[in-house]
Amino acid sequence: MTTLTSSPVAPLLERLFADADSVTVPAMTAFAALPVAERGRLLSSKTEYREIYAQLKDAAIPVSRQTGTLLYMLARSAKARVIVEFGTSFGISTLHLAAALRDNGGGQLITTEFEPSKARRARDNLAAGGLLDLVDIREGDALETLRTGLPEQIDLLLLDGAKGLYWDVLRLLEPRLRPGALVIADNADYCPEYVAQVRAPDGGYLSAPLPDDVELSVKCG
Ligand SMILES: C[S@@+](CC[C@H](N)C(=O)[O-])C[C@H]1O[C@@H](n2cnc3c(N)ncnc32)[C@H](O)[C@@H]1O
Repeated sequence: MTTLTSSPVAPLLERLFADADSVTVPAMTAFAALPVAERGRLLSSKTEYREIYAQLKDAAIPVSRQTGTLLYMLARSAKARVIVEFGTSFGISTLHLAAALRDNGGGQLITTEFEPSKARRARDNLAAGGLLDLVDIREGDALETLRTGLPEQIDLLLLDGAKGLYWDVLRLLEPRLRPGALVIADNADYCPEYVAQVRAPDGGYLSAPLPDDVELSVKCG
C-alpha cells in the first residue's frame, strides 16, 4: 500500500476529482465558450493571467487523474525530497506530490497560489489528507513567492500556474535544480515558448511530450 492509494488520501482525491468533474462554475462555462484561439491567447498571456484566474477562483482545474498518478510515480522514482509547485489551486496535484514525499521518508513541498480562497481550500485538503506537515503553501504571485527562501537543491518542479509564466518560473528556479531534476509542465500546448526552450539542443534539458498535454523535462548535469 502507498499513501496515495490508502485512506485518507485515496477517498479524499476521489471526492475532489468528482467535485472538479461535476461542479459547474459559471466562469468556467463562459471561458469554455470562447473561441479556441481567444482561450489560448488568454491562457498564454503574461499580463492578463490575474484577471483570468480570479474569474476561475471557484474552479479546481486540476491535473488529470493519470497525470496525478504520474506525478506520484515520478516523485517516488526520483526519490524526491524537495519539490516546488507553481499553481496549487485546491491542492489536488499537491496531495499526489506530498503523498510521494511521505512515502520517500519525508521532505518539503513548496507550493504557491495567488487566490487566497484557493490557498485556504488547499490547506484544508492537505490537512484532511494528513499531509499538511510536509507542505509550505505560499500565498501570492509565484514570481515573488518563489524568489526567496528556497532550499539549496530542488529535485522536482511542477509547473501548473499561468501558462505564459512557465519559462520565467523555470528560469527563476533553474540555479537550484539539481542535475537530473525533473520538470513537469501541465497544459504544455499553451506555452510554446517554454516548450521550444526546454527542447532546444544544448538548452540544458532533455524533454519529451507525454499524454494529457504534459511536457516532461530532465535537467542535464
Ligand atoms: C490549473 S490550476 C492548478 C491546479 C493544481 N495544480 C491541481 O492540479 O490541483 C492553476 C492555479 O494557478 C494559480 N496561479 C496562476 N498563476 C499564478 C501565479 N502567477 N502565481 C501564483 N498562482 C498562480 C491559479 O489561481 C490557479 O489556481
